[in-house]
Amino acid sequence: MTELKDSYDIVIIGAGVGGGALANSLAAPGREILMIERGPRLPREPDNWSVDAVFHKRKYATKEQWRDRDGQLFSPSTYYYVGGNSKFFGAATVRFRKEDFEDLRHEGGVAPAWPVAYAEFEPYYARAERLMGTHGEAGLDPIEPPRSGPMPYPAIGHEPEIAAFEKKLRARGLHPFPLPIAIDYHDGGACARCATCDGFACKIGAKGDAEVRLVNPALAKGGVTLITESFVRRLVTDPTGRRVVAVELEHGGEVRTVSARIFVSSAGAINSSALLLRSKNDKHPNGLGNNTSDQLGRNYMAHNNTAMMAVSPFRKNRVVFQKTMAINDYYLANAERPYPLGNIQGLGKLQSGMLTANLKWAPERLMALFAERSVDWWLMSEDLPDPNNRVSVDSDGTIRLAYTANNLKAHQELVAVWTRQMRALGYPIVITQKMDIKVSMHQCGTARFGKDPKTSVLDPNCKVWDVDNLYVVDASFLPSSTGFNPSLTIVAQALRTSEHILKELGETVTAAPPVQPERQPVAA
Ligand SMILES: Cc1cc2nc3c(=O)[nH]c(=O)nc-3n(C[C@H](O)[C@H](O)[C@H](O)COP(=O)(O)OP(=O)(O)OC[C@H]3O[C@@H](n4cnc5c(N)ncnc54)[C@H](O)[C@@H]3O)c2cc1C
Repeated sequence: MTELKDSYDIVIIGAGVGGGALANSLAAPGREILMIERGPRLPREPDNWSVDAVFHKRKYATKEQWRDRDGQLFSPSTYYYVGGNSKFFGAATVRFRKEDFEDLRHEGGVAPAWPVAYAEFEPYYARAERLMGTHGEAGLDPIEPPRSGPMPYPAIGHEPEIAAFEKKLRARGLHPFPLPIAIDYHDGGACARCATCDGFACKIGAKGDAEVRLVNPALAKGGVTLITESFVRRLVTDPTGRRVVAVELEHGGEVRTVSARIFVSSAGAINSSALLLRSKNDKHPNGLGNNTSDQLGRNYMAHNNTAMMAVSPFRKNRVVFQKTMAINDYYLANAERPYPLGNIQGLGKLQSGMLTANLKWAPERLMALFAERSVDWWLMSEDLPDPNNRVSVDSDGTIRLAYTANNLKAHQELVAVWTRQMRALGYPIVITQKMDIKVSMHQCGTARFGKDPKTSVLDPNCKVWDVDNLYVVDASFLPSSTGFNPSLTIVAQALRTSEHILKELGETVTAAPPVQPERQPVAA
């Protein structure tokens, strides 16, 4: 750790989507920003695209175990690398809908209004889409919110099977639209449009993950130092408890402290809570920033998610890249349904062995036959904030995740409605798998932002109410999970926060020139 200085302007903990976007926005020669990432760079290697390595051997997921509410240990599907969970994400980069920012009544309760309206978020969404390299087509989803401009890149297009499907769905009165997606697939782009995108890491660097689109360009702009394989175990405050003065980090068996003017936790919604809880002291006996609200670690959400395989025994599905379509016809209440059900989107094409990695009862050969003949979907419904769904840290340092799913009736209806649609379209065999606590991919809500310090951990700029120089910019800030993939919104909020941080530092907001991600050679 010889390259590490004792003091920086800003310390960012975690090089995922939130931390990467913040670093990218703040990076400029002359600034002194330190990013601390517990994981290494993910190697580009053949196993990146191996079903066996990724799904059966779980080669890349953390080996760490967490406890559930009852104290049972489980292995979470979470990833500690430069780029964080986005190294394995499906690259759907979707704006939340206008209604998501307002009180939204669900069957199971109300998803609370955000402290910021969609209109204030819009310019940051536009920047976030450009940063991530989103491809899509505006104007086709009836509930799409207003936009200041088109998508940065045109939609990547459906393969013939999905195009035919789209027509049939339209004939049934539905409004499918191209799923906004951040892959480098356009003239001159590096993407090979392969079957190993959603759930896999990209071996050729053509997916818009946080390492490729945010962290590497931030390093190229200047002013940012990244240290990897360095675990931040604690934040240390001054005697008043109002300011963080240092982070304590472990690297290669050594413990170091680093000071800064501003500290940002972007360790992910579960690990940021764990970090702040571990940082308790006599001024913050229940965890850093948890005095006024007692909401730190609470309101954990992760969506009600179901993977669906709709099989036609008589028709092979030759699609390679299937994550191109989404349907929002069930997203809001309407004349037929008094409450929202959720979003439906194409899933990366299921391959032989992917489902059997989790469905141990399923015969491998039969599932392989099904996978050749299936159209696959991801069905996502909102879960609601509940203070009893919470992250805590046990006395032995293990993370405990107490989570009981809610708003399930709406999700079950979404699954039932889509099953009926599939059968009507000639797919009589429908296999579904509801995701459980291990699948924390859409984790959020554990340090929600809000206008009232009594009910929120963060103010509307994502600064911790109880601490003057501490921010949280990962998915923790979400006061509701909505029914959409969170990454684009995390990026947008980090961009908002970066402006506030610059003002705090007494600097004016100057947009540094964008740096394009470097082209990656195709690996062996
Ligand atoms: C298989 C899969 C598919 C997905 N598909 C999509 C999709 O299509 N669209 C979408 O929007 N979202 C998707 N997601 C979710 C998306 O990846 C996450 O919402 C997003 O990456 C979260 O970003 P984050 O910055 O909040 O946290 P993270 O990505 O978790 O980043 C946190 C970083 O902090 C590091 N860290 C943690 N603790 C410490 C510590 N104590 N010290 C130092 N470093 C630390 C971690 O290693 C990590 O790099 C998917 C996720 C998965 C796993």
